[in-house]
Amino acid sequence: MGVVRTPIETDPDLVLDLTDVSLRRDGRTLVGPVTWQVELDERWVVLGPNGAGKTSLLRIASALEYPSTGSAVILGEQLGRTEVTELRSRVGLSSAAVAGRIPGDEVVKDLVVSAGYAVLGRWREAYDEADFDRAADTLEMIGGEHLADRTWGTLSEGERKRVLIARAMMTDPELLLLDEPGAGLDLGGREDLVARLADMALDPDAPATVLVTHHVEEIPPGFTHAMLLAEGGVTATGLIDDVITSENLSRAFAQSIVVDAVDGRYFARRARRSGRHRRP
Ligand SMILES: Nc1ncnc2c1ncn2[C@@H]1O[C@H](COP(=O)(O)OP(=O)(O)OP(=O)(O)O)[C@@H](O)[C@H]1O
Repeated sequence: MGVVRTPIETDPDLVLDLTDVSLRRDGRTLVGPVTWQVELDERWVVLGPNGAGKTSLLRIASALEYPSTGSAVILGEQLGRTEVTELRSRVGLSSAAVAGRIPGDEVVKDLVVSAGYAVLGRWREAYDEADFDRAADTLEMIGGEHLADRTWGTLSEGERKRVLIARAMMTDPELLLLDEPGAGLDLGGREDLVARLADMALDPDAPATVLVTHHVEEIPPGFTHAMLLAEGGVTATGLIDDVITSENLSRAFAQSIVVDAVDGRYFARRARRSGRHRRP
């Protein structure tokens, strides 16, 4: 006898609806409890120190992990009561874990096109021309059109980051999750990425986006909301200007941080201790 599933009532504007979710391993809480709602037109940044639980939270949001406690509704589907393979194909994810599984000899355009079938390193017999057109478009959107015929193993860190984002966008996802897309980029690469993500943030057709980063300098203008995590818990969440403040960052990073906001960007540094350089 089949399982009778009662459809859950969800707000159609909510792409993520997490209530008291946590992820536990070996008796340890990696993240949570977190209550978090992301709407269709929102662009979120999740920021926090190493080990704060950012990636763990994204693993739940991308339906790669079931929460140990609480309820996770992703794109209207409740984790634990839905077919996750289909759900995962509706979420675009770019992360170091995805990058680590890509064979060095994989050709970029094949890598991007195969995202439509949620496989890595596996070649379907025939992709449509439309699939390759879409792959070319997503590469172009992120400034990687010239990389289409290169192999993964020959790409620089910045080029890889672009290809991963194009791959995540290939399926026209309803939710885009970018886990540290700026890690390892030089200043020019970071600024280029920030500019492209800013364009995407302002595009009303772009999916709801969550960007995980360690650095406020990587927050693209146009991002609307932010969540700060520390030691697995949420220390601040809400509209970006209310969250990315000296006070909140000082609390999350457990040291005195000063944040400046300039032209829609944020810049952070440690506060100078008064009197530190005075002669005795
Ligand atoms: N599979 C696992 N088993 C046990 N502990 C884990 C596992 N995955 C992550 N952790 C631990 O959970 C905590 C949160 O890890 P997570 O990767 O989510 O943090 P993060 O904020 O993304 O960190 P970083 O900024 O360093 O990438 C860390 O202390 C980490 O060591």
